[in-house]
Amino acid sequence: MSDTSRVYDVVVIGAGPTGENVADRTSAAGLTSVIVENELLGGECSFWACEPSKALLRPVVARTDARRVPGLRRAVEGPLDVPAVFAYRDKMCVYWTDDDQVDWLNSVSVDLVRGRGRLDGPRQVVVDTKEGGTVRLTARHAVAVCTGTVTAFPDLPGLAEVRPWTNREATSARHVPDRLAVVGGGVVAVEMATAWQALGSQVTMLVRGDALLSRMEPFAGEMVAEALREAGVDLRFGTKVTGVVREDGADSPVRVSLAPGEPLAADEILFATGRAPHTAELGLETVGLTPGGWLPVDDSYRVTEVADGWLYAVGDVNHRALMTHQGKYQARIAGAVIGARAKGEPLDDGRWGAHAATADSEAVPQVVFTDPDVADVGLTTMEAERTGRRVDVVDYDIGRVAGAVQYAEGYRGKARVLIDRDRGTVVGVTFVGPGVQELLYSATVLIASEAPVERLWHAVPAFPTISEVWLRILETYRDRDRSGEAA
Ligand SMILES: Cc1cc2nc3c(=O)[nH]c(=O)nc-3n(C[C@H](O)[C@H](O)[C@H](O)COP(=O)(O)OP(=O)(O)OC[C@H]3O[C@@H](n4cnc5c(N)ncnc54)[C@H](O)[C@@H]3O)c2cc1C
Ligand SMILES: NC(=O)c1ccc[n+]([C@@H]2O[C@H](COP(=O)([O-])OP(=O)(O)OC[C@H]3O[C@@H](n4cnc5c(N)ncnc54)[C@H](O)[C@@H]3O)[C@@H](O)[C@H]2O)c1
Repeated sequence: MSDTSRVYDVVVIGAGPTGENVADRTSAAGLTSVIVENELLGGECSFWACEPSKALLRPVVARTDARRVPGLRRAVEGPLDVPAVFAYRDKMCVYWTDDDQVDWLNSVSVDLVRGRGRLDGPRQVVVDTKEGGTVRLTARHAVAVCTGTVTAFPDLPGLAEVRPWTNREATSARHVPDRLAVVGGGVVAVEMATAWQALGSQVTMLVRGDALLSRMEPFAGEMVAEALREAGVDLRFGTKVTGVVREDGADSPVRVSLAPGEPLAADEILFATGRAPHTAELGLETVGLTPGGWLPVDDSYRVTEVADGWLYAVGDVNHRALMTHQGKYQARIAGAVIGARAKGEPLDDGRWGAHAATADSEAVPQVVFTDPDVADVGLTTMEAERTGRRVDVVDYDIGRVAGAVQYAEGYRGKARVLIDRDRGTVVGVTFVGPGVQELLYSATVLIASEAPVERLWHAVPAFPTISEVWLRILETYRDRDRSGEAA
């Protein structure tokens, strides 16, 4: 293919959930948009992260739930049908094809160039295409970098030779290793440990700190740890991996050296040790930035260190909130901002305005799809303390709610709500327990709407649902001086 040059209003690099939405929103704003994708439209989320991981977890959690329902327990006694679980996972990943996404892109009038994009000076993107040619794209208004992340590995000699699992293998594998070591104690680690232990692996979690899910309320990690142990996971805290090797050739087990601790033998080892920005070969040096770094942005998603305001970084790559729904939220705002700026329209960029990334700092919801679920949004008690926010902390044992008693025998769960003492609004919520994930949106709406807590007395939860926990929280808050339950 010969070199070609094209000019668009907006060039988007990376067609994960974020890039797709930036392209859609800028196109909806009447701008011409092109998107560059090196692998599959849909990105990490659709093929090696959210979708396959949740497809692997759904049968696991449904079975655990069913085992807590009298009359159903015996019906789900046996092991999972692993080939059927994998088949369901494959279907949820559309067999790693993106034809539907291409159709959608066409329907929203966005052009596609397949290949690896890189910046080549201000407003210029060069794509090394799959066919071996190059295409030069010039942006009249904006370039949006939406290239996401890759696994961040610790610095261990010989790591590549053991062929460690990343999120990609953990979500797309077609065999169940007898012994799986999982390094890390964050969201990927707990979700994948839950899935693979239930699929038949003996999972050992190697956690360098003393807690799981350490950015969340401590009781979340404690309850997930208890459940993982009950499921048979060997959970080791305060353990550092100091070496990995397949001593007897490529197909032999991995010997994992630990400090402290005896070496561990495993058939596969998953590194769930966080993410690194996918920016190493992006030509950042051609616009004065450091290759391989995160891209810090202002609240309209413009890269702060680049002059003239033409470069945007949206989604995981700006390191604000590494989740699909937040990437899409950011994309909606960035798309509207780029559209408004292109037309010379004023920005509505006050707090909670259409062009201001307010939720990034106030209301980021997250569900961890383990058993029990963890669902949180807004501040934790640690963050409130760190930022000096004066809050009342209201805790409630969800197992005492009538809906939870109906939901499962021996239901274990906990809710924590943080109420701003000065403004009387909810600023942080954490729920842990089976089936709490669908409660999270109510909490998110409360924080984003800044509704006064007193108004909640008129938002009546249906009986007998788990959402009655809101009523119990209100009662506990009202009676806090009498009962001493709220601090
Ligand atoms: C195991 C796992 C499970 C997860 N589960 C959830 C979940 O349940 N819910 C949730 O909200 N989040 C989840 N996440 C996080 C979620 O996957 C990310 O937040 C999301 O994928 C970020 O979207 P993005 O579009 O910013 O980046 P990505 O999805 O990473 O997409 C980036 C795209 O850019 C392309 N690209 C990169 N560089 C170039 C280049 N130079 N040229 C052309 N194309 C390029 C890539 O090929 C890719 O398609 C999970 C993550 C992992 C690892
Ligand atoms: N359900 C969801 O919303 C969901 C699911 C999976 C992932 N994600 C997102 O994807 C991102 C990546 O998840 P993650 O779990 O990889 O990252 P993370 O940052 O949540 O957790 C990383 C873990 O690895 C540990 N770690 C880091 N370096 C280490 C080292 N050198 N040795 C040993 N341990 C080390 C950390 O202490 C931490 O426990 C997160 O931001 C997460 O929110 C979201």
